[in-house]
Amino acid sequence: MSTEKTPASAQDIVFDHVVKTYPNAASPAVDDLSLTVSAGEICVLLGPSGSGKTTALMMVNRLAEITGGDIRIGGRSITDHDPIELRRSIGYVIQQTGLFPHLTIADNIATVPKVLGWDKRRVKDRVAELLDLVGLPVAEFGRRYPSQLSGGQRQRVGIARALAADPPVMLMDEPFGALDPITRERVQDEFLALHERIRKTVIFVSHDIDEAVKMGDRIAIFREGGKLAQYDTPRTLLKEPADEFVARFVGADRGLKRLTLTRLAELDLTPATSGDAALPAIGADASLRAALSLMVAEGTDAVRVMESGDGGGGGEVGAGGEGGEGPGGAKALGTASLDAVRKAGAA
Ligand SMILES: Nc1ncnc2c1ncn2[C@@H]1O[C@H](COP(=O)(O)OP(=O)(O)OP(=O)(O)O)[C@@H](O)[C@H]1O
Repeated sequence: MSTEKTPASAQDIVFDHVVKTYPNAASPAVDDLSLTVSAGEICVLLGPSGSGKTTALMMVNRLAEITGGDIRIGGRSITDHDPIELRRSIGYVIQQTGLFPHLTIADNIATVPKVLGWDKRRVKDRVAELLDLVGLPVAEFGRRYPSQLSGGQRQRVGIARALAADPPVMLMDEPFGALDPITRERVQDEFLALHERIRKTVIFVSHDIDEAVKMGDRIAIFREGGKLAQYDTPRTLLKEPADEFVARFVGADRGLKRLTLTRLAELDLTPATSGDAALPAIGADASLRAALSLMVAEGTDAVRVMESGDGGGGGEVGAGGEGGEGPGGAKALGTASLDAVRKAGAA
């Protein structure tokens, strides 16, 4: 996810021995948190309820004030900023989108640029650009009110609004938590595609390990008492959980979860032969987990891997087709056996 070059606008975020103790609390909500989120990466904060994820997030834009240590964005301490100005310079997306119900979609997105004193033309252009970016054309959606949108569309407006002033950093607190599972997957995919283009530094709170593995370049797992249990890439976290707590938190099926991180295209495939035509076919963009599911569903010990089309999600593409040609003229790249999938997953 972070192989492309980072745009100048993204900035890293450093938590440096950060502590937050709420007034009258017996113990800290966040206890000695140190981690660095590199510019342009998505960091997911994951952990049980009450472990301090939201508090850690809200300290970045000073909705919660730190009581110890420091947070630096692009090398500059957040305490050097006026809190209101800081908040305007950071995108913030929450589960209940927080859109103003009495304002149109266009006016909702325009709020911060207007406060920043942008001229009318610039605000209008930016609103159109952002709505386009999140797939809601301004001509159709700009003049609607939030109540006239679906939950998924409102969430996309929330993201567009957070991006309005082109902030280097975005904070997202369970942004997709209120969506049904199908809409949620779609909005996650859309956000990842958007992130590929805009490359902001993102901190994202979730309580869902699958979402964290899918969205995160790195995952910070919190334990009770606001302590950081592990901070690693999804791959390392699933392969080498630091302790029993992390292992339990990521789940007994972490081996399976790891299979979601590798695509068939990354395997050394066995060259296709005409005898493979009966094997179930799947796009090269699909994950090893999807390939395994297909083998189990079809009762085979291999799949035929097809060239994935443009932007194709790489899902199951069906069996059949002559020789190297699959349905719709897709080319067979080779086959992947159960053994190859298992070995790659264990690597
Ligand atoms: N404004 C507040 N005043 C006092 N205590 C608070 C406040 N906000 C949170 N806390 C306490 O701080 C601790 C961490 O809360 P926080 O909301 O950061 O956890 P979380 O990991 O985001 O939880 P969840 O997954 O349930 O949202 C909890 O014990 C909570 O009760």
